[in-house]
Amino acid sequence: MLLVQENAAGVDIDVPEGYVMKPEDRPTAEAPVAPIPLIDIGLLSGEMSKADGSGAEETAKLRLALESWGILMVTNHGVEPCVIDAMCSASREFFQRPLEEKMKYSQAADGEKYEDYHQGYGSKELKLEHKSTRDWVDRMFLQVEPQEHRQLQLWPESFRDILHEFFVQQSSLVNKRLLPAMARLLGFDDDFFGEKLRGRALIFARLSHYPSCPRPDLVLGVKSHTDATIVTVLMVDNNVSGLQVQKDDVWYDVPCPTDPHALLIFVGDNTEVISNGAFKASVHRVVTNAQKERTSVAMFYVPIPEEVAPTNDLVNDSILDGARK
Ligand SMILES: O=C(O)CCC(=O)C(=O)O
Ligand SMILES: [Fe+2]
Repeated sequence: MLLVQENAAGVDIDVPEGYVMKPEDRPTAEAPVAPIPLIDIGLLSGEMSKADGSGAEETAKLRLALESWGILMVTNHGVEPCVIDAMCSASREFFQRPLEEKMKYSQAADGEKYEDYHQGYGSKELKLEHKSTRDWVDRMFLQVEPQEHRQLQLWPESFRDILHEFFVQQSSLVNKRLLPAMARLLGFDDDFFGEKLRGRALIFARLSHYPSCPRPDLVLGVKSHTDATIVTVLMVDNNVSGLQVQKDDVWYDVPCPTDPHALLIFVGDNTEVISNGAFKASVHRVVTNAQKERTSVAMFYVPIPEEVAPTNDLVNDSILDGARK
């Protein structure tokens, strides 16, 4: 029906119908640039934070990011630049392989799924999506934690070691720097969020490859969503933008980081619930690009459902009064 309408309007559609978004969900040609704060996260932890007051400045930026945009960019995060570069190259190399090579790691080939998550190469893991418009993206989805649930036969040897190292360094950023700083902002002990991720928490990696798309005006790389996580850490392509965040019903472009080794952090749904709405989950999507392909690597920190509940201690907290009215 849509194709007929579009053809009647004299517009050529050269992408399959299943990818064409409803008119109200299509991206606009121009979007304002989101003022995503760049936070030196090293200044938020330990003795460095007190030396010259810059820790207070970074803390204020973190508070603003968590309470309004749900997204921040961090530097001085402890993940080595060579590890980021290697992860990025390994991811690009994988998606450039011929289809039959990639299919060796496919979700369908393995058939097995763990706790309803489809691991491997493909696009099945977005469970709610089956009947909706398709995303213009190829993905590799792998469970990283708990380690005994890794399906290593689905981890290409070319990036097995580097994905592990990337995860180890990144989880130190999350557990030692980010989550303690978030907890302190709410007046809790450093361990408040971290303890929700211990034990049976699930951590997943999603490598995404967005091929260039002839119709960025009609098609999205990933539709609007929030992540069902405490936080998501995202390594984005530093040559091609595409990520957008929504605030007050307006979509904003997230610029490529000026520091190529900066990492993006999303606040996930679980944090919004646990913080009683004090911290906002980021609503985001990815637009496509007619000329360039794009790669990203996301790491999702997912607690077990029992850990996700509004925190009683926050119910009378003044920070929340505005949110409840
Ligand atoms: O590729 C990106 O920049 C974002 C991907 C994303 O939002 C996701 O995988 O949940
Ligand atoms: Fe996401």
